[in-house]
Amino acid sequence: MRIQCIGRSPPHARVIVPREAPVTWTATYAPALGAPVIQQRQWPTMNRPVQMSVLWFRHGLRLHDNPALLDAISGPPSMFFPIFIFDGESAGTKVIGFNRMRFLLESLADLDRQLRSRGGRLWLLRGDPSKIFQRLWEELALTKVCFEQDCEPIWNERDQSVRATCAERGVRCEEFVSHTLWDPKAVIYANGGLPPLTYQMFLHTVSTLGEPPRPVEDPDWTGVTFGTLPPRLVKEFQVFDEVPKPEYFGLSQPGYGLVRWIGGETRALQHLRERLTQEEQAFRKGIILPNQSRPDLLGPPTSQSAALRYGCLSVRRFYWNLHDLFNAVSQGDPPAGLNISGQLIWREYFYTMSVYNPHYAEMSANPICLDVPWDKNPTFLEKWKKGQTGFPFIDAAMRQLVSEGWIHHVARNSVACFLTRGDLWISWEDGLAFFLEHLIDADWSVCAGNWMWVSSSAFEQLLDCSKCLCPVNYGRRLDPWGEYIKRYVPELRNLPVEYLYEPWKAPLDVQRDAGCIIGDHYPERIVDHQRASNQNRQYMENIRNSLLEQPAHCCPSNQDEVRQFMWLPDECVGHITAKIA
Ligand SMILES: Cc1cc2nc3c(=O)[nH]c(=O)nc-3n(C[C@H](O)[C@H](O)[C@H](O)COP(=O)(O)OP(=O)(O)OC[C@H]3O[C@@H](n4cnc5c(N)ncnc54)[C@H](O)[C@@H]3O)c2cc1C
Repeated sequence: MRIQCIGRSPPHARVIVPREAPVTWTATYAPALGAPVIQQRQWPTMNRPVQMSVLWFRHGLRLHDNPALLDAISGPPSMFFPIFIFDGESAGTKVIGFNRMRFLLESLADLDRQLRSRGGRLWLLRGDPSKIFQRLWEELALTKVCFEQDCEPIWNERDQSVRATCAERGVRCEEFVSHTLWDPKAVIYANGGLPPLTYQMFLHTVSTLGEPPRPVEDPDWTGVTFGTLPPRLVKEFQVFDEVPKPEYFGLSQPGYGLVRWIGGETRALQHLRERLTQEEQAFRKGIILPNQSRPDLLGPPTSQSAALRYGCLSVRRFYWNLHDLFNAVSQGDPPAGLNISGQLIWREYFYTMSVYNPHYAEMSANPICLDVPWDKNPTFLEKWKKGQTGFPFIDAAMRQLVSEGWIHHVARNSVACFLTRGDLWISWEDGLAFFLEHLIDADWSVCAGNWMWVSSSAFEQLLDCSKCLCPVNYGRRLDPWGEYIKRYVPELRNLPVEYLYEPWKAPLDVQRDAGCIIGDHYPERIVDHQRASNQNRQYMENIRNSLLEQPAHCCPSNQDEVRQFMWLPDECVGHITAKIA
């Protein structure tokens, strides 16, 4: 039984089901006709236009907790096209290094595998999304485009253009909030139209909104018919038969690359199960946020940040699994509060702050960032990027970042402080640009927000602490035996541990015995930390004094938060006070 197709040109290309149509059909594409043909499909209701729906994946690369997917396959019988478009910017591909591209492509491959096991595939196209949707409408009488909200302002232009294209052609565009726990726009609204500038302010605002929604159910694939793209479109836009490799996009593996992070929903859900086991053990001992309270720099990769960044894991699944687990362990006394998933809330906070601020990742034009007169020092910046500062802990972290695409939060804090207010007095915008290229979890708002918070909070005197944020002491607290340094700065591996963090102090015969002459095999330190940090503290004080009052800007809420976020020792407050006095 063939479906009547009225005309070729789009306004008439509605596919009409004849009254006498059989109840069981399947959709296939008939190239000769240039229009879809429906056969063998369960379709009890007659006289309805066939729905051609697209799920446009950008982030949200998963099948679980995916309201856009549920909508795309719901409603009247439809032909369903899951697609991802390489448009040179979606999913953060404008600035992207090898490791993140690999993670993204692995995630797409995982999605493709899962869809193929259900009789479909993920269509990977290259081109401009608006043009692609226009052509899908012309060729297939597209009726509906569903996608997950990309809340950051950098996606506005792309999404507005697609919405306009769809609106002109009567194609429904459906957007769903599922990349964040709450709709960031609703949070701003609840905060009187203003971004909550501190984390505490954010907590207060979301408490007025109530708990975030629970994840939606898994998709029911019964009766879902996957569509096939017409050959004309396949010729017109580049359509990939299989998921390409990063090399295809001109990216090459950094020399000493170690692959520790694998993209995709399947792996993310497996990691989640492992993570929940760890969390349960911690809850039973009365500990929360075990990942942050006991940083493990060398342990197996358990971070979910890249999976969350690409939406391979639903943040709502993670949040509710944690909360339900805590309530089960504590038997509701005390009930789970936002503190047990505090890190996820930080993610929300940074997304929300950026939602109406296109200048969020800049300094001067950004209304919520203090304008700090940083230096330009290309030589120091280059040494920082290459892990050649002469401070082994900083260098280990920067080398791990470039080779693996991930470093622990405490290491991020350390290298961010070192680049900015701690030692080099170089703008956080330079650090951000490098992180955005190399981190597998690099996220425009989360990354910019963290950099801004760490480096530009001039009024936070705890962040002036030259002792606690010292690249030597900080590393030593985290990794007393220097195992981390030995892994990523192998030229220092034979140096006795007492010199590992300050190799410039090692006597020459010790250096010779270790086979590492400082200044020859490993660089001299580029600054004297004590001198540099004293000077920078003075700069910060000058900025504070020059401002008559504290302008509203993104900053820490209080000292406890700084101590927790930066993993500073409890005694830190005392010694700051002593120093100031
Ligand atoms: C300078 C700097 C830049 C950063 N850039 C990014 C970035 O681009 N993308 C990113 O996801 N994280 C970023 N972070 C935050 C944090 O370091 C990582 O999210 C964290 O290391 C991930 O490890 P985890 O998954 O083990 O975290 P967990 O402790 O297990 O936390 C769970 C999740 O919460 C989120 N999260 C944790 N800490 C933060 C935080 N401070 N801010 C926002 N979200 C957080 C992440 O999605 C993380 O996976 C940055 C931190 C700093 C200091």
